[in-house]
Amino acid sequence: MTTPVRITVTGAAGQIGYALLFRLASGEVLGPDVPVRLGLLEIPAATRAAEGVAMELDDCAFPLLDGVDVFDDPRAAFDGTNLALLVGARPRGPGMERGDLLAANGAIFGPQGEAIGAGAADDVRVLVVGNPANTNALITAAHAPDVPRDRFTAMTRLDHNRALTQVARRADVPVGDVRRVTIWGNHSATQYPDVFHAEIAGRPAADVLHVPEDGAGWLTDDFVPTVAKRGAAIIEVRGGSSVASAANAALDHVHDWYRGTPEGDWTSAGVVSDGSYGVPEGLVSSFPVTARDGRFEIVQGLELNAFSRARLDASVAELAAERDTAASLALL
Ligand SMILES: NC(=O)C1=CN([C@@H]2O[C@H](COP(=O)(O)OP(=O)(O)OC[C@H]3O[C@@H](n4cnc5c(N)ncnc54)[C@H](O)[C@@H]3O)[C@@H](O)[C@H]2O)C=CC1
Ligand SMILES: O=C([O-])CC(=O)C(=O)O
Repeated sequence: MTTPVRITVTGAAGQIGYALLFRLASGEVLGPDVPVRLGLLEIPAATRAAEGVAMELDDCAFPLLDGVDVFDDPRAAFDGTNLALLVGARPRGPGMERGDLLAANGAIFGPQGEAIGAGAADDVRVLVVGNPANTNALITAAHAPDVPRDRFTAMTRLDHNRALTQVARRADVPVGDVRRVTIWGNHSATQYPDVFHAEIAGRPAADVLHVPEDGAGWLTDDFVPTVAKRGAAIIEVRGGSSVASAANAALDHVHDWYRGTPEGDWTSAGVVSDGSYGVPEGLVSSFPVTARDGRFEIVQGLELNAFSRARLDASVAELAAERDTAASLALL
């Protein structure tokens, strides 16, 4: 058997953890010939529940599952890890914005970043799911200065998938006909889901959907708020924050990171900005990205009209404010 990929999942006894671990072990994400070893990191009060999850993983007899280890210590959990899925954090409740979680959750990510920097494998890749995901990823990266910046990502794939479905519904086409939508900025209510470069069955989405350059009508009144506030809508209707769709998006993100985005298409991910599209270097912002050979690259050269520019700038201003709040809380 080839050497297993070591995957550490934090918050492994939580809801999203439960929805993603079994699929990671099944082979559907990294591939049918890639063995995995799972590390489940939890707070001490939840390690017993994590042991229960480990027992259930055993009971699936997944041929690709090399083993499961439960940890309550980040140093031990991230030792030698190739892939770190940082899910463990409090979800928001009704009436909260994700940024309100910074004070409660931010302190989780510094020690985890340090542990990743201290002991993870040289090829470690990190996906932060716990909210506020972009700024938590910034905190994690800041505590692991020797790990290359392109290994730290935040999840905006759920927003991306939501946008695909909204466009497909509007155009009355199968979701597979929609390509090249983009989520820009923060995983928050200020995010900007962009259809100006999207295609529907090969045609410009803005033409098919009759979207004017100034975004008036459906784009401004319906599409952008529906996608940007979908998390809050799920909390209201389901009575709890997204779980299965969030786990699915995390697995889509990991799948594409390791195995590549389809030719001619791109996805969205929060990555450490290199200054592209005027987003200040170092902020973790969502961009259109392709993945090749295990690396995300920001899609370059897209024209942003005045409407898109203003929306992106507003979301980036929020990211800068979250970074400043994190600094004032001594999280950076
Ligand atoms: N980026 C995105 O698109 C999305 C992000 N989320 C976020 O994901 C996070 C997790 O959500 P759920 O699984 O529903 O929450 P949950 O409350 O069911 O599970 C969270 C788990 O994290 C554990 N945990 C807390 N502190 C920890 C630490 N320091 N180390 C390891 N584990 C720790 C808890 O014990 C708990 O088991 C939330 O912050 C939520 O807002 C949720 C949906 C989408
Ligand atoms: O909205 C929330 O708090 C959970 C989340 O991030 C999402 O569903 O996008």
